[in-house]
Amino acid sequence: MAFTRANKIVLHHQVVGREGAPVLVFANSLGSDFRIWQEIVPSFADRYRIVLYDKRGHGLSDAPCGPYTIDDHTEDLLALLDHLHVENAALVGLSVGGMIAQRIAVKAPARVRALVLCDTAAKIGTPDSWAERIAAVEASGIEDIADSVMQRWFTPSFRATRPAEWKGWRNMLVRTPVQGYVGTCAAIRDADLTTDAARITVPTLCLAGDQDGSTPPDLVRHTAGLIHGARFNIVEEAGHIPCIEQPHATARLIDQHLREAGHV
Ligand SMILES: O=C(O)CCC(=O)CC(=O)O
Repeated sequence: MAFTRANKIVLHHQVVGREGAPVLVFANSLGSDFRIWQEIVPSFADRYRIVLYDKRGHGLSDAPCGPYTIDDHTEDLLALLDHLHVENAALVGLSVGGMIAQRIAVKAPARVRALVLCDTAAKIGTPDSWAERIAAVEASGIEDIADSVMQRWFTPSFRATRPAEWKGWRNMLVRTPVQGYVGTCAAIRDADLTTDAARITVPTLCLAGDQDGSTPPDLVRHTAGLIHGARFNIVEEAGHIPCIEQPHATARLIDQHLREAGHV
């Protein structure tokens, strides 16, 4: 793992896999850090150079004062890729990570070879729902909303059969810096990528957990419909974070898409 100053903040990141190979970048969701990808990274490490990073306000990256914008997050990732001398990559983004990926595909199309948009959309939530969440977290911390978030993140079966993991991922959520969490809520609140989505030209796969309570399958399917030629797939028995709950099925879909996109 490494720390780099990029776009005026310190970003925590890790580069693994095969030197000189095509690059695969993973961008995480609200309230999570790059550990969510650990189960699927081995499926790609022999054929790709893999970049994992904690977006601003999350994990071990800096959490500057908010509110943030999707463009702050976008500039962070582009600056990190510059630092790592990555000219172009396939971007795999979960939820707000998928919003960052959509925006980069439009702002810097030469940097993007393919997209995998996991449990995300061109627009997530409403200004009112984000205002309510920001107010609750500012007043009482993430602990106060954690159980309802976890219900959206994971299926009841995951909680029942893997209770220690469920608790561990809950720990990750509640340990997210409040400033980073609400800063990123504001970024999602203010982002409407509907116009951007229609301008995406790279091969795109949208996927959704069948029981995603944050960005339900119909919302993700709608976003796929905005993107020229995008494919849509469901991951069975998964909530909002299929890379944790169903890593093999998720990796298989990503792998198939990257092969079809010629990013191998
Ligand atoms: O996960 C994200 O990046 C945003 C979507 C969301 O609201 C997740 C949650 O339900 O907390």
